[in-house]
Amino acid sequence: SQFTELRGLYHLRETIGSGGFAKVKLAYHALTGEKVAIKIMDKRSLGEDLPRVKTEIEAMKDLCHQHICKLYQVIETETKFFMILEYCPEGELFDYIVSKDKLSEEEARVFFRQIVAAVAYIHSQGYAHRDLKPENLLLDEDQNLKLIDFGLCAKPKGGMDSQLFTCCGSPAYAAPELVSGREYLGSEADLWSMGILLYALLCGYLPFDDDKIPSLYKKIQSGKYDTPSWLSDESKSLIASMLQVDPKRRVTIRHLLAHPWLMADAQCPVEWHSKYKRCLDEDCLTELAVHYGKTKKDMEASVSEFKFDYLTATYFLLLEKKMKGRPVRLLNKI
Ligand SMILES: COc1cccc(Nc2ncc(-c3ccc(C(=O)NCC(=O)Nc4ccccc4)cc3)c(OCC3CCNCC3)n2)c1
Repeated sequence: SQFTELRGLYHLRETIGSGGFAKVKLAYHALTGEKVAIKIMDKRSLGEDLPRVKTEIEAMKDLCHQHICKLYQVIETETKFFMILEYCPEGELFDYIVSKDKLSEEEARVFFRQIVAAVAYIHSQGYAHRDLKPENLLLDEDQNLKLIDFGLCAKPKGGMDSQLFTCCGSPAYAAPELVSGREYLGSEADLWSMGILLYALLCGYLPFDDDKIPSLYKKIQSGKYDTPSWLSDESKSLIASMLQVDPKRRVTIRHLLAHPWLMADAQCPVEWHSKYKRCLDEDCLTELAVHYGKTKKDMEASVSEFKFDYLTATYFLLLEKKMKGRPVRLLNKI
């Protein structure tokens, strides 16, 4: 393959996406045979956005959650960054909604609870996403959502509550204070985008839409949108609490966690904490120790450094195999 840094470690396959200055390819992790997504960024074309990539990579190392695409390994060369990431086999939520026209309240509720959990988690870690939209929500093989930040809009720690100016993300999901160029808090802007998302899940189209940006901005700033008659009153009031033009009147993520609409179908409040344990998995450590001919103790010491090198990737992918009920086995060296 054209990248010597990946030879023997990953087998590259087709390109599954390309954004501004990132290209994403499907690949196989050689030792486990598991699929991964490799995001390749060219340092030259990143220009002044280079620091943001480093910030995003550091953010990803902190973010370990069942509804956030996992970072497995980072490879940095003179001219490139390679981010080895969790592959989501069912693609974008966007395509799923389009294929079903719109979702039932029950199905929308399952997805929206996962989105609330992911956003509550990143906010609790001091980050704001700022580009929440169906293209950045991917589906794994069990139809669970995984949040990604394809456009590199996640802000660094503390960036959430400092007054953020740089606006980014697609306008249709952007909050009024963001499109007005005013100071805004990332956490409040995320809540607005979640209102747009829930509306899109339930209705199959956007509350504010216009093919001319200036008139789209006017509609967003007006906060006036139609709700179809067949939407339940609970859904309408939940959406209205998020699509508040004044960010200080907007519902907070804490209130969402136990909102009646989210708790319907006799569900419990949204469980947003990470399900990943701090301690290392014994079966994975054993398989690694056997493969590398090291004692379990030495293996545990190496893995727990989490250097986001090939060993970190191999550990996480073995853990994935275990969580999916597949054998915790490494393929022999080819
Ligand atoms: C089967 O057909 C299909 C069809 C389509 C996709 C797939 N699968 C599939 N799996 C995995 C990916 C991926 C994962 C993570 C990142 C990333 O950038 N992480 C960084 C990150 O998440 N930061 C972050 C997250 C939260 C907070 C802060 C920072 C980038 C890409 C993918 O990409 C393809 C693109 C294509 C354009 N739209 C977006 C997805 N695609 C499969």
